[in-house]
Amino acid sequence: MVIEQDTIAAIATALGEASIGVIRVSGPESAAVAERVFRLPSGKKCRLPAARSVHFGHIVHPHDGTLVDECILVWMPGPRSYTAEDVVELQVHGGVRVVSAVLEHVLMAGARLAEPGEFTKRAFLNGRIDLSQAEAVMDLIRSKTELARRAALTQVKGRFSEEIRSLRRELIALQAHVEVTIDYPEHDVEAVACAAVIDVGSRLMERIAALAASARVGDMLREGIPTVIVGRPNVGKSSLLNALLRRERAIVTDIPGTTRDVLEEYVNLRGIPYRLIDTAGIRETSDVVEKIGVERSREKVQEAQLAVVVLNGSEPLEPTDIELLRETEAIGRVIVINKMDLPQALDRGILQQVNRTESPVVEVSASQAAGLAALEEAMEAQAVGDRGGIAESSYFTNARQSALLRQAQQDLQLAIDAAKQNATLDIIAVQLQGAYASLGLVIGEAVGEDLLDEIFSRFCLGK
Ligand SMILES: Nc1nc2c(c(=O)[nH]1)N(C=O)[C@@H](CNc1ccc(C(=O)N[C@@H](CCC(=O)O)C(=O)O)cc1)CN2
Ligand SMILES: Nc1nc2c(ncn2[C@@H]2O[C@H](COP(=O)(O)OP(=O)(O)OP(=O)(O)O)[C@@H](O)[C@H]2O)c(=O)[nH]1
Ligand SMILES: [Mg+2]
Repeated sequence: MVIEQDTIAAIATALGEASIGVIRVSGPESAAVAERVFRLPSGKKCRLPAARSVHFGHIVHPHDGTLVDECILVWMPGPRSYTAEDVVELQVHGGVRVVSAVLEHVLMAGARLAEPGEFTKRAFLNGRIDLSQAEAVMDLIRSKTELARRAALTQVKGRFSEEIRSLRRELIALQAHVEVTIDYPEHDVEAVACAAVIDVGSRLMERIAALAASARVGDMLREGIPTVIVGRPNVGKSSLLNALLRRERAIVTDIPGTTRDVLEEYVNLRGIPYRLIDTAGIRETSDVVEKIGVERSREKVQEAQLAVVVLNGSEPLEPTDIELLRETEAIGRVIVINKMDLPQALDRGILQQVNRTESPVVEVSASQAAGLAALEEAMEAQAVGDRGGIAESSYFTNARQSALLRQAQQDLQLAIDAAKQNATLDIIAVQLQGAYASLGLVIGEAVGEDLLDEIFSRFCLGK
């Protein structure tokens, strides 16, 4: 791979009215570019030292010296910089015009406009971070919730990469064992190698499977934890959706069977992303349209990670309620007793008996937006607990990474199966090599230029 040698520049901060804006320059000519556009308050040129430093001064036109703005210059010579190249940051007054003008002068002084993600791409190409860390930088910037931010940061810091590297080390050792044995004609030596593939391979399979499972977590962090709101008609599911969204999204009427189709909305509650799914009330019905809606509700329960089972506190429990409580036992759930503002008829003792999972029970009034804080707290406990699926230790994998993890799983499984059938060792070695290579691609080992361009083009300008 060719390491780029030109010097790039871009606006690193968001374009808009702001107190400060940052223009970042990276590459071998960074110091020269800076010296052409930067003057000390005395008007003298600034010779950048060998070590990192900060200087106050002015941005000037590189040819005629006209004043452009005041500036604080940060000098970070490589390899101790974000890109591992020589980096200069110009901190100037914020605002679209100032920042754009400074960038124009930097380009006049010899830098080239950076492509999206090019700084981070250089950090990767120069070996400061690996590909999964680079991808996580973008997830960090894009994170919309506290939970997503923390997960992305873990990935930036390289925890996921460490696990991949550790798996690769074990795979290569296993492969070496197999390959050494290929040259031995003795049958018992071959059998030992096969036993090792089965034994070590199975343990590695479990670890890869655990990583692959966290791919679901990545989706949940980006799109929200699929959370289905279910219950009989008219218990107040749509009212509860609206209350949690803090806006009138769903139609609410006193006619049972109002919601016919599934309605989904993203919401950030207490730093946790949810994809709230309002469903048609579940009941026996002869209405064709409603029947389809009820079927969809049940499907959504199957797909959900979390269920909010809504009961009407002003009515006794009905068989359908109990049925729903049974159907949602396998997933994280919160039981909501709605309409607490009305005289209560729901027997709490019976509810306790049918709540076999001892799921949290919260009393609310959706129409009066009462009790929501307790509901959100209970939802959080379920969402970030073991049952809900987003543990603190989860990784923030993306689709590219999880496809590669699946590929590695398949290759390793083939190797194990071959070993169980005492297949020839070269075949097993090839499959182990395949798994090793797939894991390598996750962290960017031997990835092609095209794929890199594809990945980094999705980044922000100036990142
Ligand atoms: N002004 C500014 N703030 C910023 C960044 C930046 O580039 N500029 N960052 C960019 O996104 C983030 C910080 N990330 C960074 C990561 C590594 C290095 C760096 O220079 N690493 C060297 C030296 C480490 C050391 O001094 O110990 C290295 O790892 O070798 C710099 C920034 C957030 N804040
Ligand atoms: N008193 C009272 N009424 C409520 C409360 N929540 C909802 N309602 C009323 O109950 C009726 C049904 O509310 P919806 O939110 O449409 O109920 P739903 O569960 O979505 O009903 P379907 O879509 O038909 O399954 C409406 O008249 C709401 O105003 C509440 O907390 N207290
Ligand atoms: Mg409804």
